[in-house]
Amino acid sequence: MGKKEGGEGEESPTVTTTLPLFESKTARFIGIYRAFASTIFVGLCLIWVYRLTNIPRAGERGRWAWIGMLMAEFWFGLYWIITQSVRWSVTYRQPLKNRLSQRYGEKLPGVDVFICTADPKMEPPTLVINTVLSVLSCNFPSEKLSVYLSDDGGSQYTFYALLEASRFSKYWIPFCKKFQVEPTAPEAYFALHSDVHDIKYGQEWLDIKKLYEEMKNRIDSAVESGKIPEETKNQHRGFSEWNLTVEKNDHHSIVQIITDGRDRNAVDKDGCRLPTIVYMSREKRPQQPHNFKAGAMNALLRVSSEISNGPFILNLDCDMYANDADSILEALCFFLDEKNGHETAFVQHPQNYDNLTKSDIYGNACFVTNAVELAGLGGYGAALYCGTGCFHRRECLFGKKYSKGYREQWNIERQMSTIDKSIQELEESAKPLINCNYEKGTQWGKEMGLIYGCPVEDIVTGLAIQCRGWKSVYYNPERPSFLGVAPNTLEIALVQQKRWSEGMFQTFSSKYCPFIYGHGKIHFGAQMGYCLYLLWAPVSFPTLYYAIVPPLCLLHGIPLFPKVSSLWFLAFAYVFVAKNVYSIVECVMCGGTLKAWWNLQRMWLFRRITSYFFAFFDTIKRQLGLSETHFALTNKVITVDVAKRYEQEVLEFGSSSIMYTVMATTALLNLLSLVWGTKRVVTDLELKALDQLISQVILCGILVLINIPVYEALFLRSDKGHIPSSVMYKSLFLLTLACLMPTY
Ligand SMILES: O=c1ccn([C@@H]2O[C@H](COP(=O)(O)OP(=O)(O)O[C@H]3O[C@H](CO)[C@@H](O)[C@H](O)[C@H]3O)[C@@H](O)[C@H]2O)c(=O)[nH]1
Ligand SMILES: [Mn+2]
Repeated sequence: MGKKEGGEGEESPTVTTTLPLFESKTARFIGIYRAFASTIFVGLCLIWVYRLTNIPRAGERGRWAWIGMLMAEFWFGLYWIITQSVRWSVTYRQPLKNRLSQRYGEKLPGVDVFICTADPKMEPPTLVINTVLSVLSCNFPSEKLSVYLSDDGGSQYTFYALLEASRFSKYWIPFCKKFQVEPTAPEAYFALHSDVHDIKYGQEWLDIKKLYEEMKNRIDSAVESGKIPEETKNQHRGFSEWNLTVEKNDHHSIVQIITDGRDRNAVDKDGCRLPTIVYMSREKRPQQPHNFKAGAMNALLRVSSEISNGPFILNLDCDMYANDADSILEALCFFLDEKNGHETAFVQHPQNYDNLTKSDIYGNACFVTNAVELAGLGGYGAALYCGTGCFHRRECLFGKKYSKGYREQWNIERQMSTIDKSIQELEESAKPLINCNYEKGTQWGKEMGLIYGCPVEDIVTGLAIQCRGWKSVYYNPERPSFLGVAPNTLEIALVQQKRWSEGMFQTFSSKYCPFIYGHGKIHFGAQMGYCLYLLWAPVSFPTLYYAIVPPLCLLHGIPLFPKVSSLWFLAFAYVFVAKNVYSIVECVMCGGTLKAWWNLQRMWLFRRITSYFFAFFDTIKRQLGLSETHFALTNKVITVDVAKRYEQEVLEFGSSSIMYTVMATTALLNLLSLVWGTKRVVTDLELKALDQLISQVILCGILVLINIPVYEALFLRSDKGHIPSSVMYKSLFLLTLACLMPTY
């Protein structure tokens, strides 16, 4: 169960008070990297010069295609420059948790954990309670820990599951602590340690496994049958909330304190105190916007202030369990460090997943993003807030500005006003805080709490906090602290990417644009770093252009690149080869494989020509007031059939999404051009075509290679995940149109 070493030696307690609680290291080789990047930059400039000086004259064929290439390459180049800043400041942080325990011992501050769920079908209650149980059993004093579940589904099955989980926690927490179990999420733990013979504490293991399976069965059958056992219903008054009609989008506020941490009688099977567990579902009315996760988080902020008011907050999505029992202690090191801790607003962990396939078919692993890019932003003290796996200082979420000399007196005791209230009184005083009209006329969603109106509420909110003077820390431990569920079909993956890129481009084109909003407030490198993500949507254009126009021109015999025999060709070749070789090396050094890199390139192509492209237009539409912000929830359950193909790394299409039409059309166009272009090059006796067109043939060839799974899904596969024939006909039609189009 590999406990990590704290990494520090023995120290006497008198010395420790001045020693830092975390270390920072900058990455090696930054100097070499800069030199290398400069050569690419020179190559880029040469490409631009070539494009500008060789534009075909008016009336010549291919003039407009050429100008398009110029713009595409200009865009690519600019975007490449933007991706540089993060690579110049990569910084790794290492908390020293043993020092923390020595120094703070019993005096640790309270931590409130916020878990959000939104739909009992897409996010099954057993998944949700696994996340709850994983944090309940972290290495942290129970009386200081409170877990809040916000249920935007307003589902009594989720409530029931939480109730069951609270009962099971009386056994699970002592089991985890006694045997130092990791991960502390039961499902993941039993999946990882599935053979009783490997376990030293066999009997205890069998007993707890049985308890878990029984609980899971009770929950699953309640969900399936739509009936919660009468007996349970009568035991807990909380179920009466569902006596009135509760629809997902139409119900009153519900707050139920399931376990009250103040209660000295609330103990586990060994007599140890239990953490507080609260279920809440904010009021929803059909006509009232509820602001998705941001709204849920703000409701959680207010309810928790009323109940436990922990000075630090951990925010998790319902599918992301704690994989390291020490994660809370580690995060606190960054906040409680005497020298720098007071300026830290939040500590973000990368999003890691436990359902990735070997070669990461949908490009979810984000090796380079996690190890380089986010660490680079962290180096500027501007780590992104990525929604889940993030620890916050409560005050910062409430909109507090940083001021020099600020030192927080975190209230070690609960708020005095709430300490004597009974459970019922607390619940009643919390409920009005999450009514629909509570936020009317207040700063919530603007200056307070998470910011509304953007599908990536996390990124904007993080930026706003940094612009109020705070710093943020990015922490990427070797053993992931949290593990979530990654999209496991192509459609789910592309829909998620669409929401993200849309939200991010919306941020870029709003008053929160980092270059304007962050000007003078955050490092220029950090502003650029933000734009690496915020500009995803517009990068779709040069990519689509590159995937469509060179093959079309090849079909018509129009050259778009310098002749191989010309010196200019070297600039193109160098930039292309150097960039890709570097990208491979970077990916492999960050833990990926060659195949994973290749799969990621395919996903980048798919994302850019579909998700980002559509996101761009939807952002414009929204800007013009023609549509409203929406949030397409990521589905976390798939059928057995689909799961099997995911395991085998077969791309799952299986619907007639318009995105597939775009993908299939470009794939077919490149195939056609490749065949045509090759024929031309081979049959040309003077080798003129070879000299002039080979670059385009190679480009088509690469695109065809990357698209092989698309051709398979179009023509060869018969399983349910193939591309439906309707998509094929549409694509063939579009392809014919494209080929008939005159070229200029
Ligand atoms: O109306 C809503 C919609 C969503 N959620 C919750 O928000 C979380 C994220 O939703 P999910 O569908 O899993 O989206 P992802 O794309 O996986 O989430 C990432 O991206 C989101 C922004 O787009 C962030 O909010 C998330 O924290 C981040 O993990 C989940 O726990 C949901 O239950 C709500 O509570 N209420
Ligand atoms: Mn998610």
